[in-house]
Amino acid sequence: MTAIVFDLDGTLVDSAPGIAAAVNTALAAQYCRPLSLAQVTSFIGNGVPALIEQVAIASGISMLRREALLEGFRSAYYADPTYLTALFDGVLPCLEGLRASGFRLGICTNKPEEPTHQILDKLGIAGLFDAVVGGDTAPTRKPDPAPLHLAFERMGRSGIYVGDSEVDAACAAQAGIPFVLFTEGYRKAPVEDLPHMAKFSRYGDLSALLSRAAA
Ligand SMILES: O=C(O)COP(=O)(O)O
Repeated sequence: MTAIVFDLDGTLVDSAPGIAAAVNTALAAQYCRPLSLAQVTSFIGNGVPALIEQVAIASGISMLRREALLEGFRSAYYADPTYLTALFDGVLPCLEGLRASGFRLGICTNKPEEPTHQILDKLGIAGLFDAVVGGDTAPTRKPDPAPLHLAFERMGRSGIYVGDSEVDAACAAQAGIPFVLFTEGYRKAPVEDLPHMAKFSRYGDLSALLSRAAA
């Protein structure tokens, strides 16, 4: 148990405001009304194609215009994926502390690799991770267990997955990997509905929790 793999959106970074801004830019180009932050947040977690499909359904956009909506989102979001995006409180010292205690760290997100790397770079945490698996790295996405297995394989170690959502909990359960739930992210269901070995709401508590779990 010497590796900790983290989800990204809703776990390490609060990215929903930036994703919602790019969604609404893409919607405006299709002459559609903006969606609320809460609505867009509820669509995050299954990757970009699923996000755009749900936005299109909510906005009454036909199948024919979905490709244009997807392109509009990509050009707005990839221009600066750190716009309105920040680390949750206490993430940086927590990650540095885990590295200093000897843990290897990785990322397994459904966000595509390119914006994932841009976010890790610009928020100053890229150097802390030994493996980064995005939504387009493996042939399948979470909740399929393959991307999570790949992240641990790349580090050559076993360990724990830390995430915030139904998708993350289901992925860890299918992979047979212990799951720790961050309760302040983008989860829709009550905490009790997500299988987890432990939960936390403040990054200041995570290091002690993981050290106990790994012992
Ligand atoms: O749905 C996405 O694009 C990313 O979501 P995740 O970082 O929570 O996996």
